[in-house]
Amino acid sequence: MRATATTLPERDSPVIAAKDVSLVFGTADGPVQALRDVTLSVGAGEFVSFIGPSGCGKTTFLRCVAALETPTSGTLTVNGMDPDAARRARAYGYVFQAAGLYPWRTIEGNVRLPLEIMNYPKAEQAERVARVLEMVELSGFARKYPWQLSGGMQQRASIARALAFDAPILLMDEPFGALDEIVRDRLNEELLRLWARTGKTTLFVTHSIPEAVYLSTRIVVMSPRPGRITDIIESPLPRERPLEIRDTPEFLAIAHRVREGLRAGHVEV
Ligand SMILES: Nc1ncnc2c1ncn2[C@@H]1O[C@H](COP(=O)(O)OP(=O)(O)OP(=O)(O)O)[C@@H](O)[C@H]1O
Repeated sequence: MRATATTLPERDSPVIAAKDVSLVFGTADGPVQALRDVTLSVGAGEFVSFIGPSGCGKTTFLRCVAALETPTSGTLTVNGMDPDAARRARAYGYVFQAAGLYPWRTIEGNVRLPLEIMNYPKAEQAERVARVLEMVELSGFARKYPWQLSGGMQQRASIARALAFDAPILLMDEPFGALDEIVRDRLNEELLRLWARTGKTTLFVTHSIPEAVYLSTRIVVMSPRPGRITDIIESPLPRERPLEIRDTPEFLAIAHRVREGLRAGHVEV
């Protein structure tokens, strides 16, 4: 059965609750409707991926959650607060497509940065940095500089930085988009383990159908002009997922439905 934006099951006390969120950018060429009537609730501990062609508003939606953009209309709450209050309450860590590490700081120094800004006591900073570097398997690289690490390792460091202050929500905007497929597979596996271990509510933007299906408890399919949700797919896959699950009929059936959703969105424009 096909769920639509309006027939979504309501989550009890959702962590993210968007209702009819629209956002229009004013540009020199006229208004651009980046989001239209996006309605979505995300429950605690879910892993929700957003997939769709370029320009369908995936990043814009994530930026609204992070209070980096303000919807033109509709309501959006994050942990029951408006996004700006949630940002001030440090409700989320954000991982971008580019690792964005400071080249003059060691890996340890980069991961510690948000803790310094938040004035954590020195001993706690050290303890947290050690813990998250261990989580992403970079303990042996704490004293290295970003340029001494591979692209995949840099991205793991940026995930560690987003985890350092233990926010309940993780926002990830195509974190593995620039990596080759083998590295990406490994990081996908690691991310799932990390998610299982931390229980963080995760919003994840991707262009990759296998990545979305492999990682998610729900997949939100979007289409552009205007950016909107065309399908929301609940994953029947178990939470424990070896990479080989990608060859199972269940996995392929979900991937097929995502592809159909993407195709349908294209036909309409
Ligand atoms: N600051 C801005 N000013 C004007 N238009 C914008 C701005 N940010 C985004 N847009 C437009 O809004 C639409 C949605 O952009 P967005 O970056 O959210 O899409 P996306 O799905 O994340 O794309 P991609 O996969 O390429 O990252 C696009 O048409 C984009 O050009």
